Amino acid sequence: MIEVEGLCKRYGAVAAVDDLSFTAPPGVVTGFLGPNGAGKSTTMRMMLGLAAPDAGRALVGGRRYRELERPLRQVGALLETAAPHRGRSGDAHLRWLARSQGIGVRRVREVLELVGLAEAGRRRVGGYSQGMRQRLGLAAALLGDPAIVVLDEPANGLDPEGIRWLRGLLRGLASEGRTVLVSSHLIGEVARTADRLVVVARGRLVADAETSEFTGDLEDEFLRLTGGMR
Ligand SMILES: Nc1ncnc2c1ncn2[C@@H]1O[C@H](COP(=O)(O)OP(=O)(O)OP(=O)(O)O)[C@@H](O)[C@H]1O
Repeated sequence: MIEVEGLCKRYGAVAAVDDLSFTAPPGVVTGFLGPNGAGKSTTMRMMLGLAAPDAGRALVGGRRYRELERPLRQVGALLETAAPHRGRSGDAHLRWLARSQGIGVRRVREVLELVGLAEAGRRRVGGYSQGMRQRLGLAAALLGDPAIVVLDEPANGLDPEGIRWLRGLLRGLASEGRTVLVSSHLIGEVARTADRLVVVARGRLVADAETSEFTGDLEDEFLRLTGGMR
């Protein structure tokens, strides 16, 4: 479970996140939607202890991220900024991460296979395509077999086959009872995967509902909610 309560974050004159509250329950995929600059990444960074809220709190599994012991075992995250060393192989990168969190090296093989990098894992990350780097980021997120998964724009860089694969992966994670929160600025894509949609615009919550409650043209609805259509 992820609980966001009255979360606020300002950068100078910009209210990046403005009194935001929502929950992401276990066992379902929650889509976190909003146009560019709506505050999705900032919210996720606060969930992961990478930015300090000005007010409010974000709890992962009932606690603040910074209070978690061996956090990779409880919360797996994919952020846009996380970039592994280009000279390392994917396998070496994951082994280094696993060691830092007391995770057995056998799990590295498992996650590389899970994301379709069993062969490519031995190659240097510098030679990876954008989609392969995204898959490696997903492998890192899943390394600790976490109950909570926070993914910022995971479909970025994936081709249509990769996007279909990602959909299955996310659904599988949710069906295992995990909490899955996935951000996107593309409602059409995320609505195909997510059971619930949390929509933000200018840092504020504008919708929080089951995906099935969004009727009609999803794109029109998204633009209406986020102020993109006048
Ligand atoms: N470190 C920072 N310093 C200054 N302003 C920031 C910083 N991080 C975010 N912002 C601003 O806060 C607002 C929200 O940004 P954020 O990256 O959270 O949005 P987003 O919904 O993730 O957008 P995108 O889909 O483009 O990634 C934007 O106006 C952004 O410019």
